[in-house]
Amino acid sequence: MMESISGDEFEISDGQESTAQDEKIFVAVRLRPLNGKEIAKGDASDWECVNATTIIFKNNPSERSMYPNAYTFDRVYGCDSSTKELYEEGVKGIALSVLNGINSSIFAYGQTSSGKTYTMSGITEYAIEDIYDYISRQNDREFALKFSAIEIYNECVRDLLSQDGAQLRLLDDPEKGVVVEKLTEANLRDCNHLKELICVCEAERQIGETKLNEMSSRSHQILRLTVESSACEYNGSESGRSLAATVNFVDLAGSERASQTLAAGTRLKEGCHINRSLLTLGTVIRKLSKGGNSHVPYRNSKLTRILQNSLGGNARTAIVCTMSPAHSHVEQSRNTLLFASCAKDVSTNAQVNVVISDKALVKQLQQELARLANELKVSPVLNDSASLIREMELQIEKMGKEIEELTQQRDLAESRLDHLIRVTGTDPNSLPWRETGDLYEKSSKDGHPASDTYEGDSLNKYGLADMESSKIDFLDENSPRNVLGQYNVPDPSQDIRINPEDSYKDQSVEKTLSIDNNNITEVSEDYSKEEDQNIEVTSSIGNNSTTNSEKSCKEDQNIEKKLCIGNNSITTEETRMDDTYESSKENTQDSQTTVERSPCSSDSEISDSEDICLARSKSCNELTTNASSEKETIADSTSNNGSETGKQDSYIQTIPKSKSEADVQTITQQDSNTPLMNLDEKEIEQKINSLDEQDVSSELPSFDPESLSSHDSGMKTEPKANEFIDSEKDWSMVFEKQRREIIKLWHECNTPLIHRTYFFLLFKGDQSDSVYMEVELRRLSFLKNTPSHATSARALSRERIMLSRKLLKKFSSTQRDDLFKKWGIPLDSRHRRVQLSGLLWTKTNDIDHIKESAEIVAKLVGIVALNQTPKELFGLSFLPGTDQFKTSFYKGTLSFT
Ligand SMILES: Nc1ncnc2c1ncn2[C@@H]1O[C@H](COP(=O)(O)OP(=O)(O)OP(=O)(O)O)[C@@H](O)[C@H]1O
Repeated sequence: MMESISGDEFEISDGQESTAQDEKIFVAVRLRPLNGKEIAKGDASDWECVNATTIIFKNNPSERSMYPNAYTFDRVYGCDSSTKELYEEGVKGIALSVLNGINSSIFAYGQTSSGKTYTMSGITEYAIEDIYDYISRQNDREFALKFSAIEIYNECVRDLLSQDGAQLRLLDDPEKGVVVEKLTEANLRDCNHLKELICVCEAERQIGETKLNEMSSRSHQILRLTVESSACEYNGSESGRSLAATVNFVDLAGSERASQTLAAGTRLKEGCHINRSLLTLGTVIRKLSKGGNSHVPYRNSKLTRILQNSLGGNARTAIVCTMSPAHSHVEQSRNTLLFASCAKDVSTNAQVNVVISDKALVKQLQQELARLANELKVSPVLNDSASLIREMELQIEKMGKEIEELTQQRDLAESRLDHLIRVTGTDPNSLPWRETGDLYEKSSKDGHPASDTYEGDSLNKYGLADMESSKIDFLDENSPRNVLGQYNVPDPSQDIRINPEDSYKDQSVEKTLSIDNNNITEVSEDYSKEEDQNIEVTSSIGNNSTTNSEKSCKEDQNIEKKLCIGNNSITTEETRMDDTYESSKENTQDSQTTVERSPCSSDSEISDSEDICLARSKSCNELTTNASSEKETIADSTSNNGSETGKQDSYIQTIPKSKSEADVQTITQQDSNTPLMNLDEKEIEQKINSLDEQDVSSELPSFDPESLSSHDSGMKTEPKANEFIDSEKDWSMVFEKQRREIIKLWHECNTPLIHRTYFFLLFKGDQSDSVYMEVELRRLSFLKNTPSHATSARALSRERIMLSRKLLKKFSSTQRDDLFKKWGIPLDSRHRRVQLSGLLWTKTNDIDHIKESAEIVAKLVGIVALNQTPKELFGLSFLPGTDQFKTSFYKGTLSFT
C-alpha cells in the first residue's frame, strides 16, 4: 500500500519495503518581522533571504569579518513568509513520517522572542490536521494515536497533562531508550481531542515576562504524538505487523542574555538553566556534525537525554531556527546560524519501526512450523535418512557402552594378572595362556575346534601340566574352574583344592573337545565302567577303530595322553611319542598326572579312595622335580585294579610324590549319612570343632606375597589345609567352618560390608566354592597382618554411613521400626539408622545375625539376583585390595534370588 500525501515526496507504506537509511537533519531558518519595540528603537534589519536556501548579513557585506556573511540551509524563510509555507515545503514530510512508522522530531531553536513558539504552534497544528486527515482517508488500516507532553523547567521534567506538577524521573529502557517515568499518555479520540490537550499544555507551560518577551516560554516543551497502525483484519492480510512511531514537536526555550533580558531572581535562574541545556544541545549537535566516534554528551542535560533518539538516532529530524532580524540581536542571530550550520551536518538513521504482536508472532511461528513439517512430509528420503541416522546413532551409543564395559572388565582382569605375575616373579613370556591363546586363535581361524590344534608339547615345555585342561576350561564358560585355568600359574593358588567331581567333569570336557559327540557319550559312560572298557573307548577314538595306532598317537598327542590309559597302554604310547614330545618328557609328567586323575584311569585308585586325597595340582617346579616319583605313582596307580567304589570317590587329585607329601591328610567320613543341612546350629558347631580336634583343617598359613616370588621353596611348605579329603557331607562341614572363619576375618580386616554380602550370598556351600573360600581365607589372613586397618576402618565407617542413608530410601518407616525393634534399638533413641548400620555384620558368631545383615545390605545396595552371577567375579585374585571392587560393576552383573 503506497500513497502520496499532498504532493510531497513523502510516501506511506506498510513498512515492509522501508529500510534504514542515513539522512541529514533538515534545517530551515526563519526570520520574523521586526516587532514594534525594535522598530521603535530604530533597529535595522541585518538579514535578508536572498533565495530559498541562503540568508545573508546585508548591512556590511564588504566588511571583513570573522563571521561569514552568507549562510545556506535546506530552506530559509524571510520576514514575509508564512508558517504554512515553511511547514509544507520541508517540515511536513518529516512530521508525517510518523504515519510510515518512522520517528520524527521538529525543533524550534532560537533566541528568546525570535518566534519559536509562534512557528511551532503553527507546525504542530498543521501536522496534526494532516495526520488526522490522512487517517480519515485510510480504510484498510487501523490507527491508534496517543499523546503525551512534558516540559523541562529548570532541569526538572514535568508532565503537562498532569495537574500535580510532580517531577518525573528519566529511565533507561533497553528497548525504548530513555523514557519518562509515570508520564501520562492520552489515547486520542480525534483531532479535536488532541487540540484540546495541546491547549492544556500551553496553559500548563511555564510562561514568564521578560524585557524581550511578555509571554516568554521559560521551559522546553516536548509534545509527543505516537501513531500506531496496522492493516485491518477484515482485509485479509492479518500479517500481524504494526507500525509504531512518534513525532516530537519541540519548542525550546530561547537563549538569552541577562544583559538584554535584564533578568534577575527567578528569571535569571531560569535563564541559566535554559542556556546551560541549550549549550549542551549545541555541543551534542556539534559533536554529531563532526561524526566519528567521539563521545556525545547526551546525558549532560535532560533535554538531550530525552531527545537523544531524535539527534543522530532513529528519527527524521527537522530544525527550524528562528531569528530576529534586528541589528541589536545580531550576535544572538549569528549564534543561531552557527548552531543551524552544525545541525545540517548531522546525520540520523531513521528506520521503520515494525512491531509484531505476540499473537501474530505465535501465528507466524506456527505457519513456519507447518511449512517445515510439510517439507519433511514431501521429502521422504530426508525423513527416512533422519530416522536412520538417529537409529544408527543409538546403535553406536549402545555399542560404545558395551565396549566401555568390556574394556573395563578386560582392564580389571589384566591388572590382576599383571599384579600376580609381578608378585610371583613369573617371566611373562613364559605364560602358558599366551601360547594357548595363540593356538586358540589360530585354530579358530582354521575353523577347527581349539583342541584339534592344541598340542600338549606347547604346554609341556612350560611344565604346566594343568594347562591342558586349563585351556579347555577357559573355553567352557560354565565351568567353575574357568578362572582356575586362567590363573594356573605357579603361585599360592596352586594350593587350591579341586573338587573331585569337577575334576571328573574337566576330564570329560577335554574329551568332548577331542572327539565327536557320539564318542563323548560313550566315553562318559565308560568312565564308570570296567578298566577294559576304557581301552575300548580309546580304540574308538583313535580314528575310527584303529586301536592304539602309532599314527593316531602321533597325530593327536592330546588324545593319547588322555585316553591311552589302559593298563599297559601308557608305556606303549609314550614310546611312540615324537622327539619333541620326548624332549619335554619330563614336563609332560604333569600332563600324565592329570591323565591319571581321570576316573577311568584306574579302579585301583577307586579302591584306595576310602581315604581320598585331595589337593590340587602342584607348581610346575615341583612337578618337574618330582617327575620321577610321580611316574612311579602312575605306575602304581595303573597297576592296581581294585574294586569299583563308585564315581564320586574315584579321584585322585594329586599324587603324593615325596615322603613328606605322602603324609596325606584324610577326612574320615564320619557321620557321612547325616546331612549337614539337617543339623542344628549346635551340632554344626560340634562337627566343626571335631574337625579342629582332628586337625583336619590346620591353621591356615598367613599369606605372604614375598613368598610367592620364591615359590620354588615356598611350595615345599604346602599347607595341610589343602589336603582335605573331600566328600559332599564333609565338605559341608568344612565349608561352614571356613565361612565362619572368613566372617571373623572380615570383621577383623574391616572388609566392606557389600563385599561380605556378595560373598556370603554367592558362596553357599557348593563344592565348587572351595576354591573361592580358600582364596578368600588366604587373602584375609594376609590382610589381617597388614597395617592398613586404620584406613580400612575409616572406609568401613563411611560405608556404614552410606548404608544408614540408604535405610531411609529402601525401607519404609514401618519396616525400619520393625528392624529397630528386632535389632534392639529403642525407637525413641537418636540416630537409629546409624545405630542399625553400625550393628550390621558385627556378631560374627551369630550366623542368623550374619544372614540378616547380608539380607539388609543386599536390599540396601540393590542386589537383585545372584544365581546367574559368575563366581569368577571374586576370582582367584590374591591381591589384598580386592575388597575395593566397584559396586556398580557387581550390581550390573550379579543376580540374586
Ligand atoms: N513570523 C512571525 N510573524 C509575525 N509575528 C511573529 C512571528 N514570529 C513571532 N512573532 C511574534 O513575536 C512574538 C514572540 O514570539 P514567540 O513568543 O513565538 O517567541 P519565542 O521565540 O517563543 O520567545 P521565547 O523564547 O521567549 O518564548 C510573539 O508576539 C509573536 O506573535
